[in-house]
Amino acid sequence: MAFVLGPNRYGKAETRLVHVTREGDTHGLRDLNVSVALSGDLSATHLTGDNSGVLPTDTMKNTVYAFAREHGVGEPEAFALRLGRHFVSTQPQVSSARVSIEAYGWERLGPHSFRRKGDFTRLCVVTVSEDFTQVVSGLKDFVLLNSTASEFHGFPRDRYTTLPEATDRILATAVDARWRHLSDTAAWGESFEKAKDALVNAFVNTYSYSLQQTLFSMGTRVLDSRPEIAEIRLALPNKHHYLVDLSPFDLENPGEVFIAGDRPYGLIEGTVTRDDVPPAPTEWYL
Ligand SMILES: O=c1[nH]c(=O)c2[nH]c(=O)[nH]c2[nH]1
Repeated sequence: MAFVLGPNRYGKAETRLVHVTREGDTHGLRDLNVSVALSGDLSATHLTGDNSGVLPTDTMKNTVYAFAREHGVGEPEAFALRLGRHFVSTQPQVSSARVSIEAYGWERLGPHSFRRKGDFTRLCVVTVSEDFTQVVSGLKDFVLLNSTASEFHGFPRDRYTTLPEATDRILATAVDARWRHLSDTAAWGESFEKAKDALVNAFVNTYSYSLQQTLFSMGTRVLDSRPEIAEIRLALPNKHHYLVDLSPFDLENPGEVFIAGDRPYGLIEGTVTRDDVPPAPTEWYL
C-alpha cells in the first residue's frame, strides 16, 4: 500500500486591505478582505520539503498591497482578476489561482467621512422599581471612519514605545453608546435618531488629536442637543489602520494603502455628564 498526495492548494487568507483614494479633499474608500489560494505542481514541498516552487504566502499578501498602490483597486472582480492572472503568469509551477474577495460597503457622510453599511443595533435597558424608573437607550456596532483629520502625537515615550507620531491617520471606531434619560417620558424614536445624528455630527466634524478627544466631543454634542438626556457613556474601539510599508517594492505610500487591523485594538471609554442633574438612581453599565 502507498499513500498519495491528493488535491491541495495554499495561499494567504484574509488580507485586510483598506485603500484610500484622494482627490483633493474628497476621498474614496475601498475595504476588502482578500484571500488567495494557488494550486499546481506543488508535490515537491509536500513530499520532500523542497520549496523551490513555493511562492511564500507572505509574498501574496505583499502583492495585494503593492497592486493596490500600483494599479488601484476598482471593482473587486477586476482586482481579483489582476491578482489571479499575475500569479498564474509569473509562477510556472502554478496552474490555477483562486482569489476570493469580500468587499465591505461604506456610505459617505462627508468628503472624508464614512459609515460602514449594515445595521447597527439599537438598545434600551429600563429599570422599574417602587421608587424610581430609569431608562437607558443606546446603540452598538455603529462603525464610523474618517480617512483624515486625525492626528496622534505628543504622547510619552518609554523604552517600550515604538508607535510613530501621526499627523495624518485614519480614525475608525465601532460606536457603543448608552445614554440615561432624565425622565420616563420622551418621544423615544425621535430622541434616539437625534442622539445618533449628534454622535455622527461630532465624529465627522471634530478634527481629532485623540480618540479620547473625539469621545468627549461626541458625548457633549449629544447632551447639548438633547435636553432629555442626563448622561452618556461611550466605549470606542480604536480600529487601527496601519500604513503599509511599500518601500521594499520601490513604492511610496502617501496615505493610500492600509492594513485594517483586527486585534488588539485600543479601547477608549468615558462618560459625559451634566453637572446639574441628580445622580443615576441605580448603577448602569455599558
Ligand atoms: O487616539 C488614540 N488614543 C490613544 O490613547 C492611543 N494609543 C495609541 O497607541 N494610539 C492611540 N490613539
